[in-house]
Amino acid sequence: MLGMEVVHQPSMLDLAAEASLGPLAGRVRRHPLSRGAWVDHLPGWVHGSDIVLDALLHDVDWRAERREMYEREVDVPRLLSWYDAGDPLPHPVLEEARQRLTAHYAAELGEPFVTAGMCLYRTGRDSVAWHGDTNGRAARVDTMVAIVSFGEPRPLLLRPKGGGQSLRFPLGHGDLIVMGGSCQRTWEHAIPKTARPVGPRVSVQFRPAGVS
Ligand SMILES: O=C(O)CCC(=O)C(=O)O
Ligand SMILES: [Fe+2]
Repeated sequence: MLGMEVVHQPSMLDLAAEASLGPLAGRVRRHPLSRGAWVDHLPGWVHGSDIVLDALLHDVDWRAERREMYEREVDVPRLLSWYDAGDPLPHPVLEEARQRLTAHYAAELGEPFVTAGMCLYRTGRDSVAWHGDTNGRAARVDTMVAIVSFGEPRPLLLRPKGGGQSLRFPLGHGDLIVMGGSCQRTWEHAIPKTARPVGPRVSVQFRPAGVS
């Protein structure tokens, strides 16, 4: 037992300074949607997510200008940053998240998650209008977009293109959502504005190469 005493026990401070990922297998819950679309959801995947939020708020080169991401023009009041293949991500847990997502979805996706798009919703006035991520191959083939959220939860709404009942997933504080199957072509998603006083939320979207 004496030996045990020299083993380093992490202090509360050490624990608080680290972010980590929980398991995916057996934890992610799949919601089948219509027309071959689905959504996987895992609240609280990232532990210590506020540490990551801090790094994202301070270290990301946030840009106000608009990226042409969608097949039609949408009003995008939020800040953006884009990490291409090979660009180092602003926190190591994000590199690990991308690897873990690639491994978990390998059989179904057949290719790695590569790029990381980042969005900063500064207040409830920031939002993204209804759209599908249909740039590149996503306009024609099934793909996946995995989103990890940090900070204040904001609801991600999903609705079938052409109308129908919408689904609502509040996303923040380390939550994971993966949109898969035909979701980008047959469904739309949005982050609506809110009059509630909300703090910042950052979303990190991992996508395969050639999808945005
Ligand atoms: O912030 C989110 O969770 C959604 C972002 C999004 O849909 C996009 O950037 O394409
Ligand atoms: Fe999107």
